[in-house]
Order: sequence, then structure tokens, then C-alpha cells
Amino acid sequence: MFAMTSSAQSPLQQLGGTVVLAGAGKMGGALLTGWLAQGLDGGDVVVIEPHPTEEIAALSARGVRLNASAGDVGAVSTLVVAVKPQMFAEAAAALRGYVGPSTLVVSIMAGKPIAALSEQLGGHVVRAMPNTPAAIGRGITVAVAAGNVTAAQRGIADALLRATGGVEWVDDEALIDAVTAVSGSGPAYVFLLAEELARAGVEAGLPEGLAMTLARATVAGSGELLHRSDLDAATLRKNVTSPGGTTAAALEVLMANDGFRPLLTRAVAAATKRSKELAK
Ligand SMILES: NC(=O)C1=CN([C@@H]2O[C@H](COP(=O)(O)OP(=O)(O)OC[C@H]3O[C@@H](n4cnc5c(N)ncnc54)[C@H](OP(=O)(O)O)[C@@H]3O)[C@@H](O)[C@H]2O)C=CC1
Ligand SMILES: O=C(O)[C@@H]1CCC=N1
Repeated sequence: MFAMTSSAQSPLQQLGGTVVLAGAGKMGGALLTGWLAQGLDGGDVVVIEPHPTEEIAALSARGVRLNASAGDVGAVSTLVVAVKPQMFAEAAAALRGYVGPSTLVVSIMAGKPIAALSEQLGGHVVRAMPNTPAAIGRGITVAVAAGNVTAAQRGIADALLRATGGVEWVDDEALIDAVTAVSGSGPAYVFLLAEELARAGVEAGLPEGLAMTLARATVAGSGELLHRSDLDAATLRKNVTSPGGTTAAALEVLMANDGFRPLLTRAVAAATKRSKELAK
């Protein structure tokens, strides 16, 4: 768990009303963890979730209200929509009641465009794409605001998203499909790398437990080095690669014409295409 800032300094203390989180699954739950860790008062949060985990249900001890009806919630400053895009049409019917004329709606759903959100929910829409390292304050989110989002609302969205890591604002909504494919889905590619590195280690003769320990520590340590270093990824890679050594032998395979580049290009293209399909 990352450190909590003092409540006096947290912009999450000044959101000016209730935050409703619809969908407290893997990503919504990660965001909520981040908000509470960064000083958002549980009493300012309502979670709408048909099947809450024990962890989410236990947050009632911190004042979080679970499945409070729209009529009981009062003025909603912000509705964060974190249900699956395939569930949105069904969810929207119930969520509309939480949205007033000046409610900020922050959607993290893959694919769903601002126009669909505005049409189904009303309010002032920010479309955002976070990723699961948000749970430890190390996420990265890209956000785009509808034309009717006020500067104050943009500040609220920024505070909520920044509580879980970095935030990049863009003006062009069309970028979000590729963003989803790179950083939204990206953690899965990195975890797959850890899985496959361990598997390849076992094939090279390592005991399974040791192979997983090495793969996990290598991916995590390399990620942390990339995070902390001023050097770019290519330079850090070159720093591992002794001339005529073992890394050069491996990179010859990974950087071949049919290697990592075309594979990742195809993977990102497939995810981008899927994001566009989810718009419907
Ligand atoms: N996972 C990730 O890494 C990322 C996900 N996203 C986006 O976040 C959203 C959620 O994804 P993820 O957390 O992975 O999915 P999950 O299935 O883990 O979470 C969605 C949650 O919403 C609940 N739910 C279903 N219907 C409703 C409803 N009508 N009202 C309120 N809650 C409801 C689901 O309950 P039940 O399971 O019972 O149906 C579930 O707990 C998606 O739109 C996804 O595109 C964005 C960035 C990254
Ligand atoms: O797989 C998905 O559709 C979601 C969006 C990005 C990460 N998970």
C-alpha cells in the first residue's frame, strides 16, 4: 500500500459532494483503494455494485455506502462508471438517476465514446483510461473531456485520477483506442512476459519455483529501474547487452524480423480494433 498524504493536503477532500462509483470490480476497486489511500473520506463515497467482494463490503466501516439509492444519496458531484462496456446499456438505466445537470461523469469503460455516455447519462463527461497499477498508486491514465466539462470539473477528475498515478490529458478522443491497447491492457502483456520468462527458464533447466522468483523479480526490478532512471528504455537495454555476450544472443532472436516488434504491433492493433468494436 502506498503512503497516504495528510488529509489537509489532499485535493480529494475538496471535491464538493458525493462520489458514486458504479462497478467495484478489478479496476473500479483499484481506483477506490487509491482514493481512500490518498485521503478521500469514505463518507463521501457511494459504491453501486451488485456483487461486492468482502473487501469492498468491509469499507462500510470507513463510511462508504453500498448500493444507496439515488434518492438517498443527494447531490452527486461525480459518477465514476467502471462497469464492463457490454453491461453499460443495462447499467445506464439505473445510473441515470444519480446524474444531475451539473454532475461530472467519469467513464473508464473501454470503447464507450463520450457521445454515448452523454446521450445515455447526461451530465458532463470525462472519458478516461486507467490501468491496474492504480491500486498501488503507480497507474497511468489518459483522459479526454467533453466540451461542456468545466475547469472545476476537470480539476475534480484530475484529482481522482491522479490519486492513483500519472494523468495525461488529450484533446483528441480518437487516441483513446490506442491508449487502451498500450497502457490500459499493457500490464497484461508485462505479466505475460513474466509468465513466459519463467516457463522458458524451466525449459532451460531451472526448478519451477526458482524460475518464477527470477522472472518476477526481473520484471519488477526492470520496471522500477525504468521508472526511476533518467535513461530511456533503449539505453537501459543496451546497458545489459555486453558485446558478443548472452543478452546479444537473446536479442538477436527477439529483434529478428519475426520477433517482438511485429508480435507486439499485431497485439496492440488487435486491442485497438477491439476497443473500436466496444464503442457499439
Ligand atoms: N481491468 C482493467 O485493467 C481495466 C478495466 N477498464 C475498464 O473498467 C471497467 C471494469 O473492468 P473490470 O474491473 O476489469 O471488470 P470487472 O468485471 O472486474 O468489474 C465490473 C464490475 O461491475 C459490476 N457491475 C455489473 N453490472 C453493474 C451495474 N449495473 N451497476 C454497477 N455495477 C455493475 C460487476 O459485477 P458482476 O461481476 O456481478 O457483473 C463487476 O463487479 C470496464 O469497462 C473496463 O473496460 C479500464 C482500464 C483497465
Ligand atoms: O481488457 C479490457 O477490455 C480492459 C480495458 C483495458 C484493460 N482491461
